[in-house]
Amino acid sequence: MARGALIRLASTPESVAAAAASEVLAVLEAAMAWRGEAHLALSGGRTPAALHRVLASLPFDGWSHVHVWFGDERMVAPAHADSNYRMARETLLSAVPVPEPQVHRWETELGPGEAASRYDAALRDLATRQERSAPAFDLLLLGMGADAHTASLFPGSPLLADAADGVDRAAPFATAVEVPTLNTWRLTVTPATIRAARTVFVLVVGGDKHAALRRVLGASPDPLEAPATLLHDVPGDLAWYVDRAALFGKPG
Ligand SMILES: O=C(O)[C@H](O)[C@@H](O)[C@H](O)[C@H](O)COP(=O)(O)O
Repeated sequence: MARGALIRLASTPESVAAAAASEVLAVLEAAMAWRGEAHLALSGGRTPAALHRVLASLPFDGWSHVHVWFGDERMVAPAHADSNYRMARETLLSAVPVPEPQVHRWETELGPGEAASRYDAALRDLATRQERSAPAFDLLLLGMGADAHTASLFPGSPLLADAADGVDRAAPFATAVEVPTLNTWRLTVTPATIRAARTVFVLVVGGDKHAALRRVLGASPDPLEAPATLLHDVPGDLAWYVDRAALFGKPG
């Protein structure tokens, strides 16, 4: 079980974003105080937009020391409406002064294989600079789907076998996965990278996530059919930021 696995409950998606935002900045401040820089990995989907907007509105003068990564990405152009990079650009990166070289986008225009190997190489460079065996995001933001997927680790993914038996094989840190249920390719960090994060915040809002959240926070979830279960094994600090609808199955 992760040290410090907390459930932070707020009434609505907006109050979840507000509660998480000040904690995100606190983690970034600490990382910069101790190491001179902070590595923040953003999540995709719809939920993070509210958090990003709050982050962009808060007084924080450390953005020039922040490196922004992406926990996963869809195989679309960066300007595509489904792009996680585009969502982050529109809701956060256009409003805060993160230097362009410090925004580490998946280069989807190169195709899944090349985009994944370049991201994996960038993560290996980070691990080398950090003198660690795996790249350590100071803060990894994640969401969870109604099927309990997280990042782009979907139920039945062969990548979860690593998480299931906890064996740290020489797995890549970033990879391309074909998602049969979506009939598409996704780019994602692997369980090894998730486990290497110093702090993980998982934002889960909405009644449609209730059944999955009950499974994942329940007695003996199976990471193969509920991938977000692997988050229980992160050695770093873990906090679930949830609204009442997700936790209790009814509106706030
Ligand atoms: O690229 C993605 O879609 C995300 O990384 C994915 O893991 C997301 O966090 C969940 O699907 C929840 O998405 P919502 O926030 O849209 O519910």
